[in-house]
Amino acid sequence: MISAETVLDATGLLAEFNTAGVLRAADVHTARRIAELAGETEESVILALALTVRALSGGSVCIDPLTVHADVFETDAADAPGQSAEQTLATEDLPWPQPQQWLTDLTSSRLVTVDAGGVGERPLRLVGGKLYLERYWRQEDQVRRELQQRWIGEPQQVSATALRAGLDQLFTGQGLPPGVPDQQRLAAAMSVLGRVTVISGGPGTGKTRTVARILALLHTLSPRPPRIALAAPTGKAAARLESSVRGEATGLAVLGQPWDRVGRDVLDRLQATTLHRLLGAGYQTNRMRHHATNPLPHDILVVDEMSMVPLTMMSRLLDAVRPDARLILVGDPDQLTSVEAGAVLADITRAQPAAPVGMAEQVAAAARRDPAEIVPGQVTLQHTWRFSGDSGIDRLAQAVRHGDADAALATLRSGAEGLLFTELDSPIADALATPQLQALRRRVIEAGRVLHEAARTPGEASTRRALEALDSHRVLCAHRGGPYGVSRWGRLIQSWLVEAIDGYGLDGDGEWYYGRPLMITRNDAEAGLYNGDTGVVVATPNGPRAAFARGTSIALHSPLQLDAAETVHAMTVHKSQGSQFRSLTLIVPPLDSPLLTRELFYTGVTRASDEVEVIGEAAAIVKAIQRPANRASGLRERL
Ligand SMILES: Nc1ncnc2c1ncn2[C@@H]1O[C@H](COP(=O)(O)OP(=O)(O)OP(=O)(O)O)[C@@H](O)[C@H]1O
Repeated sequence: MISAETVLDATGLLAEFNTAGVLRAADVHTARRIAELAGETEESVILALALTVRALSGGSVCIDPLTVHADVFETDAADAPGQSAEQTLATEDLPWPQPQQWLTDLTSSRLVTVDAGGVGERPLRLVGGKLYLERYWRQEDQVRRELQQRWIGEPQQVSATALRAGLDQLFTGQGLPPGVPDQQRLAAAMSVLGRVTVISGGPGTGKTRTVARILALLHTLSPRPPRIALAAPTGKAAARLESSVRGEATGLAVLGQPWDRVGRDVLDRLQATTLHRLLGAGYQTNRMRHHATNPLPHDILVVDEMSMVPLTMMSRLLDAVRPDARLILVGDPDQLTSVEAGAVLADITRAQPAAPVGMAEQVAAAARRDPAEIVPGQVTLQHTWRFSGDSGIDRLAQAVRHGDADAALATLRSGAEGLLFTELDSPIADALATPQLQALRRRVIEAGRVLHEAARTPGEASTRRALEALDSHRVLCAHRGGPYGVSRWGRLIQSWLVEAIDGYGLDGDGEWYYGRPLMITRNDAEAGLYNGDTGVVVATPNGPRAAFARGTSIALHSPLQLDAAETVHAMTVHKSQGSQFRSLTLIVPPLDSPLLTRELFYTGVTRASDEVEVIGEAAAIVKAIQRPANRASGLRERL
């Protein structure tokens, strides 16, 4: 098929893979140019180079020539109405080079540096059977080295008695079922004594509360007030981190002094920022202000939503953090990974770090555990605190995380608390007009009504109500375009709202109508608006303003300031990462969608605190759960 991505003068293997849609025009051009400069003519090597470039856009930092033919390749997102977007390509009939010969060709190519050592002047690097672009190899290697050096660093100097006393007050383990170990206390002991600690856990396992208490503890243990940085990969996630950490100050108040004071003076004043901002990213440049020779001044750095951090950002972060600082990395490794290449959190949570002599014993003593149970630098929080004992969402999330599709379907069909399964027996395109969407329609209109009413009433209290209503329900899709995509569902919801709510779409000023939910689509650091931020148009005495929640306060922006905003009745699961809604509806993509992965389904259903409706075919759900996203990287094995 000929498309805008077809390179008409491509020949040989490149042409075949390009015509099949596996290689995009940019992949072909880049590979040809590099090969030409180096005088490389071996077709299989040039193909490998093009595929390595291509793999990056699928999130992989390298390719494995032995298995790359089995990888999932997809077409670009098509946004045309009625057209199925982002489809899987059939690759089995392509003329893949014979794998062993391919590796031999690569080993002898002038484009390839073989094995880990050396400076690597060549554009490609072949290590342990994996082929990287040299730049990504260096980043991966740097991340590995930095983590390992920090993991084997001497334990931080603190008084063991003071540490134990602090842990006894802040981490009592009260409320845990009998026999369940207190992983939060373990995470705290490890974060105080270590240099890098990865705290992972599903939604509601107390990651934020643990972090807040660790910061309070470190504050009391340090001879001088530590400099603390809170960061997350997106502005939205940073805002949520800030307000959750501040919220934990209230819980400290009941513990009396010194915790009450630390809560008020320290936690309640912390501000979170994006990683880009923290590291000092310049406008439209790749250079960061902070790096190894100009490190960040902080003594403690907390990075939340680590699942969204790509390899390149991780390497920059580790470059900029002082070797003696404490780095606390927090996230849920079962969630979707970053849009850019790398699956850093998933990789490092599978590591078995080496630790200095005595570290496990010191951590174990502080946490009252057996040293044999300690994996230095790593803690997984397992007990879920947010959901009630029999929460359907929690049960569903556990089943999905364990890859147990039967249990997930049974839970969905059980009518468990907080779960609704609108099971379709045919693809969704045929079902759009059926009564099966009644539950969704009711929910959308209910939330829309509250939002509209609050938004059209001027005043701070009603603006707060509008912002609350904004997060009361959201539709999540995997795709942007096509019958399963955000555009189509957004239009459908808009039509329901206009039909059911008097004045909807009319009150206000043209497209700035009251109650219009907005999503920012481009970062504007100056205005403090970040890609993925959501807000709502509200009435003020000065006319319509876009309101955004900022921790406990509200930011109002004139429509004139918002040049990159769109209506957000529905959003992609990717964009929803780092957000939470009271209830949500997840539109499951079709069976043949390459986006159908366990991480996508898991991330989608875990964005809700109270209620989840899943609309889709059982077979597609089963397929998703059985297909963990497969991102190629060498970090996991090398850690
Ligand atoms: N040990 C505990 N005892 C009592 N309540 C707890 C405990 N740990 C967490 N909680 C409560 O459970 C709720 C969820 O905790 P928290 O927000 O820290 O979880 P989280 O893992 O950060 O969730 P998410 O990833 O969804 O943001 C909060 O209300 C918190 O105060």
